[in-house]
Amino acid sequence: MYIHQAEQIKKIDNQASEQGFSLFSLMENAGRGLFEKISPLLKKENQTLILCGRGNNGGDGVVLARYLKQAGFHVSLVFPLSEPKTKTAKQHLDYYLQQDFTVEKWNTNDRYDVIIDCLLGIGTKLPLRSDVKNVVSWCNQQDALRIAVDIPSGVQADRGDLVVSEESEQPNIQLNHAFLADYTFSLHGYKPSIFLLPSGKYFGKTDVVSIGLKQTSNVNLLTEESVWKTFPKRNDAAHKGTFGTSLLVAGSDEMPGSAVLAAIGAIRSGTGKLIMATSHLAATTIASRVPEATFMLNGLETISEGEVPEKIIAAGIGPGIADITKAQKAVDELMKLDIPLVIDAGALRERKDWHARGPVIITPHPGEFSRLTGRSVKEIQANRIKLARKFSKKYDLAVVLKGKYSIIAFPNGETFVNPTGNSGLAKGGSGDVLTGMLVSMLATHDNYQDAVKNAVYIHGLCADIWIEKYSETSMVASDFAQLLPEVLGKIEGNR
Ligand SMILES: NC(=O)C1=CN([C@@H]2O[C@H](COP(=O)(O)OP(=O)(O)OC[C@H]3O[C@@H](n4cnc5c(N)ncnc54)[C@H](OP(=O)(O)O)[C@@H]3O)[C@@H](O)[C@H]2O)[C@H](O)CC1
Ligand SMILES: [K+]
Repeated sequence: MYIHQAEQIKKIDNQASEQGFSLFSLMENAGRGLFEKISPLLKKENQTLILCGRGNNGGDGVVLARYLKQAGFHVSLVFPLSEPKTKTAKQHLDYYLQQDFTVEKWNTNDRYDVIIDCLLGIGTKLPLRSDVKNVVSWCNQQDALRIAVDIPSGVQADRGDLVVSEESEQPNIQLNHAFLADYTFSLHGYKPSIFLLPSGKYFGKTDVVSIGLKQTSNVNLLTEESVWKTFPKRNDAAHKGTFGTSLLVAGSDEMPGSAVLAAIGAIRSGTGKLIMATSHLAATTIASRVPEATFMLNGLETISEGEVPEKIIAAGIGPGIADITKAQKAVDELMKLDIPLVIDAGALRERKDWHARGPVIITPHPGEFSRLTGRSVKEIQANRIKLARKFSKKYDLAVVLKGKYSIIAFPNGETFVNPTGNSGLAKGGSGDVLTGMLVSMLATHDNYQDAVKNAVYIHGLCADIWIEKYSETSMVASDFAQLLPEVLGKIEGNR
């Protein structure tokens, strides 16, 4: 599933127009596609209000109104901000009027069952003017089903922040900030703000309306199908060497549990062998929970001094590590190897030089990414896709920016948004499991990008499977020991 930035959409539209596919036809396709998605949500006796702005988002509303009226729905088409100003929207309004359909006057005392927001789309530039604010605020106070076209009015296409003023300090839903949709139907593809905060809270259920344009974007939503297709097959002749040895530098006397969780993530995700470089105390704890692991005792010290186990094909460092200085030295040593390296938690610090022989994957949560980039968490949350891409490109490494809709940005510009996961993952230890899974999948996949995508998707899917039976509140990171076999069974079974 493609995700498009506003600028990309404009380019695609221009290109289509140069190739003979007029904006008039695109708007016709948009209105027709919207009719097909929206009409099943309406009852014939419903009173539906379509509120149109002056741009092409408003034009989409005019076409939709025509189709709904032709199909016998009770629709009031209203221009609360005055009539359209773009050429294409005007053309469609002319055609609509020629079919003997009418435009209604804006009357805030009228009551509607359904309100369709075609006020502003990707042409929005904040701050919102007060005339739009008033209309949006009225909509949000009506007892009606609210449907937004392309994006809810008040939300920008590419950024997550809604109000450019001190008011925006309040991240919760504000009735006059943006149209609070029950459904949003995006044209051509999703826009980044669906996956950003606080904008994402205003979209409701989402779907895409295809308008006949060629799909190209290097920002995509991960799908389960792509995981089935790329998850490695295990042949019957496999032995423990076939799937490679993974190294996890994790755990300390202070934090043995993180290493246990990382080890569980790794051992349940396919690696042939697992070496845990850890402290004596942590090793005892790990051995009782993951007897399959072998150990490099005093692991962090030994690796930081340049002694690294042989024949490892993927490594990860960070969970449960307390000594930041030694962690950096160990990272320096691991970067000399020509293998993929995951850097997480205690090992994830600002560095001047991120250059490594093999691919580097960093897994910050927003707080850690704030430390790495010097930007506030709020700014990061509002621009997760853009900032992850920027960091990835600048330092030539893969960024897994964790949180709702984790972002995976690769240095070649390919970027993925992960749709799986829920608040069950917002617990200490779930990141440690992910690091273990990543290392293990890097050891078993031929393509490192597939390994990263699959680990992130499957990690979230475990939490989604958990809430089919249990509560998000009750999930803990140790549950992955049971969830991974179930979820991987599902993935392998679907191939
Ligand atoms: N390929 C596609 O996906 C297609 C999508 N279509 C639809 O077109 C819109 C984009 O249309 P555009 O005309 O570029 O822009 P908008 O309709 O979103 O908005 C322009 C109007 O919005 C006013 N505006 C902008 N910011 C504010 C604000 N902060 N407060 C109030 N008003 C604002 C602006 O007014 P000005 O007076 O400032 O100019 C414009 O009137 C896209 O989203 C889809 O819905 C096409 O139909 C087909 C191709
Ligand atoms: K809209």
